[in-house]
Amino acid sequence: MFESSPPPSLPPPVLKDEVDIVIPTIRNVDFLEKWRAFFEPYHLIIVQDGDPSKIIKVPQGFDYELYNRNDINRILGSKASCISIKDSACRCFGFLISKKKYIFTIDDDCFVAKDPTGKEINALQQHIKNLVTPSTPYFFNTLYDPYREGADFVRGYPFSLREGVPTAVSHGIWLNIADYDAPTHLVKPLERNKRYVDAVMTIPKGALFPMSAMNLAFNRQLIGPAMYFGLMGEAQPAGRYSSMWAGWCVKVISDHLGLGVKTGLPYIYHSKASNAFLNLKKELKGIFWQEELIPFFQSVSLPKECNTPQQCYIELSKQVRDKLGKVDDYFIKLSDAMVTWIQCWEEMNPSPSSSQSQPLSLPTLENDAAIILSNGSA
Ligand SMILES: O=c1ccn([C@@H]2O[C@H](COP(=O)(O)OP(=O)(O)O[C@H]3O[C@@H](CO)[C@H](O)[C@H]3O)[C@@H](O)[C@H]2O)c(=O)[nH]1
Ligand SMILES: [Mn+2]
Repeated sequence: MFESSPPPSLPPPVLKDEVDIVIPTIRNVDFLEKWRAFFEPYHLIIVQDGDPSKIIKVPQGFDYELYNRNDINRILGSKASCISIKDSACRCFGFLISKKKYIFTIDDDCFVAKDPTGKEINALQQHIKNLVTPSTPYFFNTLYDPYREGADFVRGYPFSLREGVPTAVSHGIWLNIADYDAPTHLVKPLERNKRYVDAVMTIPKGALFPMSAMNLAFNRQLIGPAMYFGLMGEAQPAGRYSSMWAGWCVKVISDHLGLGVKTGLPYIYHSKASNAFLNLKKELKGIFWQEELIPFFQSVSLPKECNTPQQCYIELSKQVRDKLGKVDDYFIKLSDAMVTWIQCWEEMNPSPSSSQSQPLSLPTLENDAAIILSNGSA
């Protein structure tokens, strides 16, 4: 592990042995140079998509594992078919191979954003803070995140709900090029997001959201098994819907398990719009299917016997087969891939502490919160 003391201006890297940074790339990882101050103390898992013979040069000084398609096939054998080819969905292999408690995943064209004061945003540290502080899915706090410095629960907020629930997901957003779908990019090619909203919110129970994996973190022990990004890209009818699919599965399972999903800070600066015309072709089926997928996910009910993310995910795969198989045969294939993913998860994470565990209770997470606070980096 590369030992480096952070530059004097930076607080010590929080929970650096509890976090893996997962990067999917079909290009290069030169962007890491811009993140060095924030990422260098952490371990990286780089998932190389596309031609495995292409050499990915990683900037000096980073501690990393790099996996290409040959590695994925070698490690998973016949089950490697559940990991997409030629789509950012391949990133979920990094979630599978990690052994850490927290995951932060970021695209290779995302850079350090600045807040309105011009200060560089340490996105990873904000995600960790989001993950180690509770969520409030059952009752909306109009002053947004009550656990932030200078905020609290407002009058009328039930005291019985103020402890909150463990946070499973921290969904960050983007300055400059927002994660728009192809039709929106096509009609608004010059639009750039310059609006910085200083808020973190819990997405209420029962509400779905369009998850983007561009700037995303999650508690791997609480919800990792549900973070499967599906069958996208090469030889598949749809592409670029991997993170939305995963987000819908994650949200219904988090709601069922009493876990929270937050969105808002931190921002990253997204520099490159992918080709909107190519994206339109990849997204087309997804644009039509999602009109049927949303009612499906809104109607999902999971039995109370399902009390781990794995059990929830297997049950969800059955409902995908039964209810979405009528929409297209693709969903039968996807349902099978969901089961294969859980088999991979169980094989790669055999110890009960990481796979069959019950959702962590708040006190376990409070230890991490205490570490953050004691670092004075909250
Ligand atoms: O075939 C591929 C394509 C891309 N990647 C890597 O995935 C991320 C995102 O790629 P890109 O920046 O080109 O795509 P965006 O439209 O900006 O990002 C959104 O679409 C999703 C991509 O499907 C992504 O999750 C969203 O944020 C980069 O790191 C590429 O190198 C890949 O591995 N394989
Ligand atoms: Mn991009």
